[in-house]
Amino acid sequence: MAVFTPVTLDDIAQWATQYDIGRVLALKGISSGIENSNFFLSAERGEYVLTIFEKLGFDQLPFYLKLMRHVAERGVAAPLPLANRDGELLATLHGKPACVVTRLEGACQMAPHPAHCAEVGAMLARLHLAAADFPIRQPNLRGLDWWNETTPVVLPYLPDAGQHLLRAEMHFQEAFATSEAYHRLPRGPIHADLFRNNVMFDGKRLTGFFDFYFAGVDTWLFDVAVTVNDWCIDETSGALDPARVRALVGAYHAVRPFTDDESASWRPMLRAGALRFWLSRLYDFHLPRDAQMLTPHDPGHFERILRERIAKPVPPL
Ligand SMILES: Nc1ncnc2c1ncn2[C@@H]1O[C@H](COP(=O)(O)OP(=O)(O)O)[C@@H](O)[C@H]1O
Ligand SMILES: N[C@@H](CCOP(=O)(O)O)C(=O)O
Repeated sequence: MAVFTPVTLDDIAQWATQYDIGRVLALKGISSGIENSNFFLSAERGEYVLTIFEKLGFDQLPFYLKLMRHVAERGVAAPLPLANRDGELLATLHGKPACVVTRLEGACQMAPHPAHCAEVGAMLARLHLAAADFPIRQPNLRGLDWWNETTPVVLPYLPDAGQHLLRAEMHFQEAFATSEAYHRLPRGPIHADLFRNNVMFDGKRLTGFFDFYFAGVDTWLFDVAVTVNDWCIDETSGALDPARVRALVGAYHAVRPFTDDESASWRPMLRAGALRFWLSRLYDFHLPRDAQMLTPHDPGHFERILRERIAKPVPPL
């Protein structure tokens, strides 16, 4: 379903000579994924992933690809985008931007145990530290400004209880974002979408983070909150699983200790992480972009998570 731009081995044979990968031996479309056309590319010198970008353009992509390269070169497990013979990470294929990155081994772990969560927490802290000196500064494009733009667009689709929750949470988050503690939170480039389907494992070994296309500069704690809200929950209720939360944040803390301001901001930030994905899922559900090719994600999942984080205490950082 997710190969929007078909590519054949013949199309690619000549095109791929701009990379130092040897002759292309095989090309196979990847069916998962919802944004881009992805292919496994086997070549004489290794295994790669070819991505043709369907929405992001030549102006936006260098931030993401250079960030991936920056962190991969500093020991973070992430795909390494290849430079072509002109030193460019982006090329054109069938009129669209395209790149070749190294292929991560393994598969996504959709039923994680505390040991997987600990791997993710430690690597997330390493990502934050490695990205801290990345020179290009693009904000998180799905941050508070975007929430403010999107709220009035989705409100009419919600029943009264949902409208009330959304208005009240926006009010709460506006106040949180202007607090002194919030302004002291450490920040830098973050992944911002580190869900289970964006991390590869080979058994218990984390082999890489991928899909950096929501990355931007924001608080590090927001990244931790987004990650915990997906990795450390009971899928049905959205409730946090204390053992997995402790594993993830404990391993993060061992690499990059949390500050007092972060500890004080933890619960509001878990609410912020839930709100962000409730909003994007509401938007995609009620205002689908194309004659919808794919089943939209369930917004109710993040509404439940948000209600849980408001109602129940959370394990401390
Ligand atoms: N570097 C990589 N190494 C191995 N597999 C990858 C890599 N990048 C993407 N994939 C595979 O392609 C699938 C779709 O990638 P994803 O980035 O989620 O696509 P989309 O951006 O279209 O949502 C992933 O689920 C994964 O199986
Ligand atoms: N993780 C987001 C959707 C972003 O899509 P992705 O497949 O590119 O990570 C969600 O679950 O709402």
